[in-house]
Amino acid sequence: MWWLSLSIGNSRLHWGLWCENSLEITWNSGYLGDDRVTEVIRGWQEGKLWPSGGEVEPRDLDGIPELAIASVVPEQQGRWQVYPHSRTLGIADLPLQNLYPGLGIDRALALLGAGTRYGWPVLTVDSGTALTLSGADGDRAFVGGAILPGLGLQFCTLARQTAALPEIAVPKTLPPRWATNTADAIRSGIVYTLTAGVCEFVRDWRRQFPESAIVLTGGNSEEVAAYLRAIAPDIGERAIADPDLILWGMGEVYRSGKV
Ligand SMILES: Nc1ncnc2c1ncn2[C@@H]1O[C@H](COP(=O)(O)OP(=O)(O)O)[C@@H](O)[C@H]1O
Ligand SMILES: CC(C)(COP(=O)(O)O)[C@@H](O)C(=O)NCCC(=O)O
Ligand SMILES: [K+]
Repeated sequence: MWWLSLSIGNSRLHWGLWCENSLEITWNSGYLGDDRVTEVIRGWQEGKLWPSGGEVEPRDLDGIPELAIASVVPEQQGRWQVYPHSRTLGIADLPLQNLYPGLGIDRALALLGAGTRYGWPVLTVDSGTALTLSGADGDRAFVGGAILPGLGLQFCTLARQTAALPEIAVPKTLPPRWATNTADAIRSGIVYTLTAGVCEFVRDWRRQFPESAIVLTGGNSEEVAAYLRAIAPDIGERAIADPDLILWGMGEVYRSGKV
C-alpha cells in the first residue's frame, strides 16, 4: 500500500511517499552515490524509509514499497532501476494525447498533474534546471511548449563563460531595471527578459484558452512567481504555484493502474 515516486531532474531528485492515492510527504535530495543508493534500497527491502539528503525523518513502512521512476537523466535512472520493485514510466503510460517522441516525461507528468488538479486546458511553467512551458487543451491533448535555460543556469553560464562577470545568486525579488553596477545589470538582464518572455507565452496561451489555469512549478517557481506579481500582476496574481506537479502526475498514473 505504500509506494514511492521518484522524479529525476537535471539538478536533483524529487521524492514522494504515497499511501495508495494519498501523497503523505515530499522532499528533494541531491543525486546519491552508488553506496548510498545501495543503503537506501536495502532499507526499503527491510520496510524502512530512509530519505537521504532530505529533511524528512526515517520511518517504518509496513511492507516493501513499490518505486515509480520518472527520469530525464538516463545516467541517474539506472542507479534506481536495480531496485526489484521499481517501474520506470514512459510517455506512453500517460493518459494524454499528441505527445511527441522525445518529450520530457517530467513535462508530460507536470501537465497531467496540473490538469488533474486544476482542470483542462492547462499551461505549466516549470522553472527547473531548464525552464519549460507545456500546454494541453480541453481534450488532454498536448498543444505545444518551449524550452529555455532556467534561471539558475542563466546566471551560472554567464559567469562561467565570461572573464569579468561574477556568479550571482538568483534574486528573490525584482531587481532595479536600469542597473548602475555589474551585479545589478546581470540581475536585471536575466530577470526582466525571462519574465517578459514567460508573460508573452502566457498571454498568447490565454488568447487561445482564456479559461486555462496557469500553473508554476520547479525549484525557482517562487522567484518566478514573485517577478510575475511585480511585473505583470494580471498573470502573477492568477497563476497557481504547486511544487509537486510532477509527483501529482505520477499519482494519476498510479490511479489509472499503470504503476
Ligand atoms: N536546494 C536546491 N538545490 C538545487 N537547486 C535549487 C535548490 N533550491 C533552489 N534551487 C534552484 O532550482 C533549480 C533546479 O530546479 P529543480 O526543479 O529542482 O530542478 P530539476 O527538476 O531540473 O532537477 C536550480 O537551478 C536552482 O536555481
Ligand atoms: C527540458 C528538460 C531538460 C527539462 O528538465 P529539467 O530542467 O526539469 O531537469 C527535460 O524535460 C528534457 O530533457 N526534455 C526532453 C526534450 C523535450 O521535452 O522536448
Ligand atoms: K524543468
